[in-house]
Amino acid sequence: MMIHTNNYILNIKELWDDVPEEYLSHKERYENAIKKAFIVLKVLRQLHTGNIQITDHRTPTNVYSIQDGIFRNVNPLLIHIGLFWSTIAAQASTEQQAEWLQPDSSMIGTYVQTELGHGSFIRGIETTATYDSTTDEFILHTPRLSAYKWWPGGLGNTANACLVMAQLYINGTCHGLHIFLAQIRDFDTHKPLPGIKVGEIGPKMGFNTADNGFLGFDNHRIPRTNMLMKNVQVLRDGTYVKPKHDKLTYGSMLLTRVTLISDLAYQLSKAATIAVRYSAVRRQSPIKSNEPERQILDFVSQQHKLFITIASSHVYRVVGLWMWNSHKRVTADIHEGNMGQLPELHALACCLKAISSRDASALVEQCRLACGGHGYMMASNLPQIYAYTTAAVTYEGEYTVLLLQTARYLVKFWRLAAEHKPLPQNFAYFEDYIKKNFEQWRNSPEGIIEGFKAIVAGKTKAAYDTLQCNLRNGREFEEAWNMASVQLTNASEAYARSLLCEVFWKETVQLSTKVSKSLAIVLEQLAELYLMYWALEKHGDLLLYSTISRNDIEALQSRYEELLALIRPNAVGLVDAFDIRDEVLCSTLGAYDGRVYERMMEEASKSPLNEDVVNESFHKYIRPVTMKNKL
Ligand SMILES: CC/C=C\C/C=C\C/C=C\C/C=C\C/C=C\C/C=C\CCC(=O)SCCNC(=O)CCNC(=O)[C@H](O)C(C)(C)COP(=O)(O)OP(=O)(O)OC[C@H]1O[C@@H](n2cnc3c(N)ncnc32)[C@H](O)[C@@H]1OP(=O)(O)O
Ligand SMILES: Cc1cc2nc3c(=O)[nH]c(=O)nc-3n(C[C@H](O)[C@H](O)[C@H](O)COP(=O)(O)OP(=O)(O)OC[C@H]3O[C@@H](n4cnc5c(N)ncnc54)[C@H](O)[C@@H]3O)c2cc1C
Repeated sequence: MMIHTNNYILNIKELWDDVPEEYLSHKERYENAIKKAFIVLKVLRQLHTGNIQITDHRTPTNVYSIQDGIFRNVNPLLIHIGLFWSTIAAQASTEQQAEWLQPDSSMIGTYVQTELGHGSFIRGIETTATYDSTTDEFILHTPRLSAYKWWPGGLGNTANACLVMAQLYINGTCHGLHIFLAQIRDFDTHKPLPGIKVGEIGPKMGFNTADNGFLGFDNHRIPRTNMLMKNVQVLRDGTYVKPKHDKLTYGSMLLTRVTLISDLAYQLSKAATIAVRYSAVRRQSPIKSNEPERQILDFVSQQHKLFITIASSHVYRVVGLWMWNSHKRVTADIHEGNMGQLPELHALACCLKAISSRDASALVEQCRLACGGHGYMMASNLPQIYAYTTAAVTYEGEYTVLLLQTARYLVKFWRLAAEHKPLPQNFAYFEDYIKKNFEQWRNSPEGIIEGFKAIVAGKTKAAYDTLQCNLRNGREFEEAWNMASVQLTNASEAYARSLLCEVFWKETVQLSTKVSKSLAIVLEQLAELYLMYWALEKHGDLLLYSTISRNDIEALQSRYEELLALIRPNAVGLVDAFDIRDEVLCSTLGAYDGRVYERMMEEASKSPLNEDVVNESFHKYIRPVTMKNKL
């Protein structure tokens, strides 16, 4: 059958709620979401097997984005689709993949890494997988409460299988973390298998349609061939065959960090669409007292809040794609046995995942604030987008922890520069900074990019000097590192910002040559706005580390305000161009037709508190108190 995925999915009635999801209980929310998740999964499987074929060109991205509207929250199978399958595809041997990656597989899986006691420091994971050569099995075991797995999405009620990160023991020797496939529930009855204690962890700030879970193993046995063996092997006699790089096991985290950047771009485009459209509809107070009330989008301070969100969505879309292509290239190299580019990719993925999630959550919140009181309504969808986005600051590598990973990379290059050793081209500016080869400040995108590089160099130098000073004062390296960690994270943050500015500007200039002149102008305005915004935000750092002057900063401010005015006439067009359907946006404030107040009233009428003219609590609790003296 040929289908247009949008229309096909939008027409499946069971996927769309009559009762808004916020009025459901914790249990009902899950049950409602799981019903929908399996309808979506069936469609994805049909697409995969070719039983249905698509006529539009953007699937599965289409399916992925429509699901935001279907769940108004998160698909409980997100980890099954996004991490379970992809980890098998990347880390299982060819034979394992042939066995496990069947489109009609009975396995519903999840990715089980974090424990009650350890999330960030994964070397501290306590779950063990001990090889028993007499039976050719691994014994999975949870030695204590802190070793209970805690958090994995879909684990609580849905998954019947999982990929478990555990410490591998062979003949008493620990070989570190490895990934194992374990069945945890019966495929037919769905009851936990003997030796498995599994359940759901309870309500969260968001992600409440996903049954995040806990899991403990009591000497649970799995075949030896259930260890993911593409990069590393345990042979029948217990021989351990080492991987070519000891962090290949962390590959799924690397891939998800890269993927997340684009997902966050999409979340930003939703928030921007809602807030900009609402700001075009909403009128509040005149600008001049003798004039009619103005669209709030005409207030320059409102433009300052919103246009950076539009621009940031483009930045993360462009940089997400750039990272995706780098990941593809590096993965191909790894297949050929060349690990050389892995450290750089890891360093970039860490800081960009950290900053994209932090920026996205701050900007979504800014959009909510920009919608005044109405932005606080769940029906605006901004609170849900915020709850979803802010979780990304923590999961898949906590913000500070990831910035400190990138800092290791920066410090290595600074050490080379300080010791006057050869540097790769992309760090040549470290040497310039040391030699005080400062460029004359230019108030242009290129000038700002150079300025941001000077900030990276200056902050890395400051962190490095502190580190050295701590070492000279007799501290051990790890302690000295901890003492310098505020400065180290500052250097990483600056590095991420300089990358974002440089990649976005260069890609925009290139793209501009391929599109119409009028479109090129708007794209360049957005890119310039992004650079100016951050130059002004970081003007203190620029004053410290570059040759910028007070006059230059004033000129930047004027140009920034000019850009706001230039973008204003295109603002609604720019968010319309994100092309997000009303059914996906799920917002009373952001719908295409602009019927904001009508939709708000329609949504309010769905409140169960409006079902009875007089709620029964009046008779039970209110009247006895308020009428007491009059009876
Ligand atoms: C219908 C639907 C359709 C489609 C859906 C499809 C796709 C979905 C799309 C988008 C995804 C959207 C959303 C995301 C989905 C779900 C998200 C929800 C939940 C998230 C799940 C999780 O959170 S899983 C758990 C994640 N946990 C972490 O991230 C833990 C963080 N900690 C660590 O990574 C590590 O502990 C560490 C890196 C901080 C430290 O590790 P370790 O102690 O072992 O390191 P050392 O100190 O010994 O050594 C550091 C050296 O190792 C190098 N290194 C570290 N990591 C890597 C790596 N990954 N790769 C390469 N190298 C690495 C590091 O550079 C150091 O090297 P040196 O040379 O400096 O020594
Ligand atoms: C919505 C959601 C979904 C999730 N889904 C999954 C999943 O599917 N599978 C899974 O395995 N896990 C999942 N997780 C767990 C997630 O990956 C971890 O919570 C995350 O990696 C952070 O680890 P943590 O909770 O141990 O935080 P902690 O490391 O305890 O962080 C607490 C604080 O300590 C600081 N800190 C910790 N270590 C250091 C350090 N070395 N230096 C400086 N500061 C430090 C942090 O910066 C932070 O401020 C999920 C989490 C959430 C919120």
